[in-house]
Amino acid sequence: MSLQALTSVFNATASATAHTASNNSLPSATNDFHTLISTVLSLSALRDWLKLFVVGGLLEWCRRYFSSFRDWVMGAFWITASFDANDDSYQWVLYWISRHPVWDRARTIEVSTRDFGLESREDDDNETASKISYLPSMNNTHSLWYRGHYITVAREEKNENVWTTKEYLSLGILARNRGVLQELLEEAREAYKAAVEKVISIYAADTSGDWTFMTSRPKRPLSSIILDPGIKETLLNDARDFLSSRKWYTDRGIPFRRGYLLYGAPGSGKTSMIQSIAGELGLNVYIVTLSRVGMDDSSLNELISNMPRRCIALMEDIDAAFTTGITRDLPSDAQPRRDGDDSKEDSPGRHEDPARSDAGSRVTLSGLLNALDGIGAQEGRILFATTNNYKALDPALCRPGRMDLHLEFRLSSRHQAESLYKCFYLPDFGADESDDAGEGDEEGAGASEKTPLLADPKHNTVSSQTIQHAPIHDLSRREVLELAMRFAEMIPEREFSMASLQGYLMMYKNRPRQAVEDASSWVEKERAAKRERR
Ligand SMILES: Nc1ncnc2c1ncn2[C@@H]1O[C@H](COP(=O)(O)OP(=O)(O)OP(=O)(O)O)[C@@H](O)[C@H]1O
Repeated sequence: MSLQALTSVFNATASATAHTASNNSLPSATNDFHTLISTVLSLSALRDWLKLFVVGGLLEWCRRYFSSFRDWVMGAFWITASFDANDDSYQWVLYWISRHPVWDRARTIEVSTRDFGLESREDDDNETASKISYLPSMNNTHSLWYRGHYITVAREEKNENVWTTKEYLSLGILARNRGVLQELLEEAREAYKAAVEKVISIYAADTSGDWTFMTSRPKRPLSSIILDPGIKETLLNDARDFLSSRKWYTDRGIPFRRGYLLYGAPGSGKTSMIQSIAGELGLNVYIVTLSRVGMDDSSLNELISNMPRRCIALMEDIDAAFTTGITRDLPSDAQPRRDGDDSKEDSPGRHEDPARSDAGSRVTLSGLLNALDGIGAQEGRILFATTNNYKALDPALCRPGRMDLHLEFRLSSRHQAESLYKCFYLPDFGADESDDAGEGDEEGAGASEKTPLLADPKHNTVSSQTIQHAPIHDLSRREVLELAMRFAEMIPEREFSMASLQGYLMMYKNRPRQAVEDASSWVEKERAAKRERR
């Protein structure tokens, strides 16, 4: 049908051309042209094409209009926030998300035993059950509602370079006002803060040289650290005073930084003290491992300047890296490790960096000095350095401004041995111990007459600082105190570390009387072992 029509159009065109050529008559040509147009328009296929063209054009226009409308809506009503795994806010938000009820119903989730290091598990009977938390699974987009706003959550890993990948979290929020993001972040931070109240967070440098959350430890009560009278108080008061004196430092143009050098015998409580101070001051600990593989002056500098404003920077066994006689520009690994360092005793307070190795560090002493008080050094940080070999340290490292306060930790005194014994066998030891702090070295006989603080609700705040454990023996308080005195008499003054005394008492956890009876033979055995080692 249309073929026929087309043929007739061609015939008409041909005859019109022929006619024009032969007669050259204008009115007739116009007529033929009209005929041609009307014939073409009468073709149904062409009409369909025209319709298609118009409708298609309209659809494309709509598509483009809606796409720019969508972009406008996204710009005006959709907020996208992304969080870097190395940033604190990542921890807050992930913790907050893991607590969201949406995971009770979600079908694709990541089940994790990671607890963000938040819950102190001291009292957990069923530890395995409490460890499980639910997180948004990787490379999936999840959705949830928050205060009437629709939120999408996506976690993904991106390649940083050939070797390392980094985790990111992004939130998309359907909201006109950005205040909702602010509210969410505040809520997440508060939830996280409440959860970390019982713990301190430990950070270390990752392989790419960024600070990364490593683990957390329950706060250690200060009363559990038994030292010569005055040391704890001096340190805590000084650190507290420093943290509250920002303006004083600024007004006088003094860099707002403070350094503490804790030195002395291995196993005398240096690391434990730092852990405890961090808990008391509510600061996180950033471990600087000078001997970490790949560490050099510039990465150390960068690491130190990337610390947060208020934190504790911890450099353990600083003598192992820098000793007297080292030229200021020699790499630290040119020096052999000192003998005493092999005898380190394991401590729950010690946090070894997995990347630690003596082979790969290129940090020089001048690099360390610059990093500690150079332009980039972070304001408000407290540096704790520990060493077993005080005399070996370069004076430049120890000078005020870098290490402002030097505190010696000695081998155990009799007083410490007695307190440690009480710490093991008295259920309310901390209360006793805090009284000691006020009374100096004296252990008043009246102490044995005190009512245990745990029984008195008025003393709850104090007892929360004490070491609480159920009695594991049937001795009365007075008997324990007498045994503690006898135990102290058998321990020679300044001959054994607190760590070794702790190790000894651990063997008699449930046998306080036996611990006293066997103490002198243990002392003899230890002395013999020491002689042999020498
Ligand atoms: N003064 C102390 N009071 C209570 N416990 C102590 C004390 N000193 C050591 N300990 C115990 O001994 C162990 C080791 O202590 P810590 O690691 O703090 O010693 P350190 O001085 O840092 O040792 P190192 O010099 O080897 O690093 C810990 O388990 C700790 O509980």
